[in-house]
Amino acid sequence: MTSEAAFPANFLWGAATSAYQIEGQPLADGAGPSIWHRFAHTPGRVANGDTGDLACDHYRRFEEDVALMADLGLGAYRFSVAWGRVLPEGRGSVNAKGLDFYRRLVDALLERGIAPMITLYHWDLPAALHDRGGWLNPDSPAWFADYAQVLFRALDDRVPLWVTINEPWVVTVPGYLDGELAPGHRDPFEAPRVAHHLLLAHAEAVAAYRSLGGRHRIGLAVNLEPQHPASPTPENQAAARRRDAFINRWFLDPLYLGRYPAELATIFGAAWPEFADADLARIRSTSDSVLGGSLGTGCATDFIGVNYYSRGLVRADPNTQPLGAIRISPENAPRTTMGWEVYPPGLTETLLWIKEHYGNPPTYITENGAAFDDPPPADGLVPDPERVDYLRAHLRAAHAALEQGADLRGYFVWSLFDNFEWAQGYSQRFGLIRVDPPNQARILKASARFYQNVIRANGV
Ligand SMILES: OC[C@@H]1[C@@H](O)[C@H](O)[C@@H](O)c2nc(CNc3ccccc3)cn21
Repeated sequence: MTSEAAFPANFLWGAATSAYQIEGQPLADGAGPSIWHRFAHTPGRVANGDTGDLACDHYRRFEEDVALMADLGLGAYRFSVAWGRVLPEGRGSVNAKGLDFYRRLVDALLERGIAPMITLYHWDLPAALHDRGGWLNPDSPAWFADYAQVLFRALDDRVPLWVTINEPWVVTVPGYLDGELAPGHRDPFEAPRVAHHLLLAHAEAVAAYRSLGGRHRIGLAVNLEPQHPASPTPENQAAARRRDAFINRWFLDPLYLGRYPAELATIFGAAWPEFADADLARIRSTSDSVLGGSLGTGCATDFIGVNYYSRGLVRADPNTQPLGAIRISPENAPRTTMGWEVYPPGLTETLLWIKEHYGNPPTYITENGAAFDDPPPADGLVPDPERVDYLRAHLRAAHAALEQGADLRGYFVWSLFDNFEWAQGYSQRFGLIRVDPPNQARILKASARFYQNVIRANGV
């Protein structure tokens, strides 16, 4: 099959998930509860009272699921480790059974020729650490680095790609500012400090990886969305710039430029603390060599993981604090069931923005996908034409960035399975493969077959 957009020969094709969203049995074999176990079991926090107690039952079914990944022809699989399975108290003694699950999962992937990409933290902080202040505690970077070292020592001989933290912005803003996600705090004085500790945690984990002689690649996954003024008024343009600093630059500027965006001090006002220069230097060191030296030296962050779903269309709104900006939904634009506009050009724009602003670091699209109201299966396959169209358009957008020089190394669909969509529970379906928790059947969607063909053709 000739493809309109042919990708580089060694381009990595994957799919992504996370532990709490698919594994189920969060307390099995000595695992300690996470803040998401607590949050989901708190009445009113998750739609329909859904929890991750069963999810996709992947903790039990992982061998069957790896076989499905191999059928699709995945070159890589991105998943996260539940910190509390490995360290039930978040620190201290290792739970051998918990670590062994991930060792068996990695070995099953390698046996099928699928490269593991492990995310060390995808939002499920051990509750025991939250009880010690969690990401607000200045010791949290050290807790995270100690946990990371347990995984590096156990698995780095077999894991070529590591992501330290998934979306520190989402950990910070829905977690500590607007309270939508665990731990559900709403405090502008907490959020900047949490963000800072997450960046330090990333830096300490990268430094630990280097000091252990880590032989592979380690990066950070960030959610990015271009911010466009709803109309070209000065107020809307200023509001888009504020939202761009708040969402897109909050974490990447410190990592690659060694400073926070100046807008954040204005946005947070008195709630924005003075951060030590030594901290910013430590954080930046995790990216120095990408800009200047050879990859993998010093504490360098080797790659950026981009989680792209949509853009933000922004209007100034003094009633929406602290930003004074509100994201609006464009009239008549195609949208997913999450309410997010389908906007493929934003992916090209995002990848070229990274190239231009941060020195064209190696980049993986670590998440891209869409939720739609999929119809029921017909003849053993779920027809999901909207998702096929979404993926095709975004793959072409990614290819356009490649053609303009972006150092894009791979693409991971979010998600392999319909799964637990955080505060929206199981009401949102992102999967290439349909899963209904009550019966746990895995039913391929047309988008799975589409993606299988993309992988075979190495193009779209
Ligand atoms: O919502 C879909 C996925 C989610 O299931 C993943 O666990 C997470 O990594 C993820 N991040 C985004 C993008 N950003 C976002 C913004 C605000 C709240 C939640 C996610 C989407 N998704």
